[in-house]
Amino acid sequence: MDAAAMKDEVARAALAHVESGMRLGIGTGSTAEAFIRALAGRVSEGLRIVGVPTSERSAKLCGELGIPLATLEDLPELDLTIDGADEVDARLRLIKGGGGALLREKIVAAASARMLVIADASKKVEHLGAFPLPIEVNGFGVLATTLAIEKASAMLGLSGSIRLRMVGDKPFITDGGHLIIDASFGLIPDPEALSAALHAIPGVVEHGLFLGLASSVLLAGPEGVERLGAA
Ligand SMILES: O=C[C@H](O)[C@H](O)[C@H](O)COP(=O)(O)O
Repeated sequence: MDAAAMKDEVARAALAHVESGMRLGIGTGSTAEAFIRALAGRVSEGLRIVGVPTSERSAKLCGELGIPLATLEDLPELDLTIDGADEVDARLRLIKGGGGALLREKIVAAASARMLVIADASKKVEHLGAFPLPIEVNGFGVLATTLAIEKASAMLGLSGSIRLRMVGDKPFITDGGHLIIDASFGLIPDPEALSAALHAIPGVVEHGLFLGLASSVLLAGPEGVERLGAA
């Protein structure tokens, strides 16, 4: 089974967790998009949900496919968020933000009673950090913020390349108008300590470590869909 087929399979499996009447956080990325397409099929058959998208990109796709949408202002408390991930460990800790949507994704996940992560099995890791950690930063003083990230991570014994995310010759800009720094620390022995250290830096808006947010994870592999965490 190729990666696209695994994404479709896990997206279909996620539908079993969606109930009529739910206020649903809708994630971002290729796996979340497979879920949006599967969800649209159910909505056209009569499933009643309202979605709160985590990015302009997902909002556009939902709109094109006829999924009813609201904002987090309209619905500040959600029943379930379904979203992808770049890495997941056995304790359901995640790295997210490969697509640059981490800030809205984290706000929406935190506003949800449950977060269901969907991914292919290649995203399961023993230790987080092989995927560069996305860190969303304010554009003001980005060089000072980068240096502060370097110092804070060095205090934790972490080093590696810390780069501003670019699209061609221009910085990548998030939906919130911020920049992304991708930090290739390598394995992160203490994600909680790194999270706290990053949050202490004024220019850091948010980072892609999702700790204590995921309630369960569905992973699609050659043998079918495996579930980590509670039902
Ligand atoms: O910013 C993007 C998100 O965190 C995505 O959910 C994450 O990058 C996984 O994306 P994909 O399903 O395309 O691998």
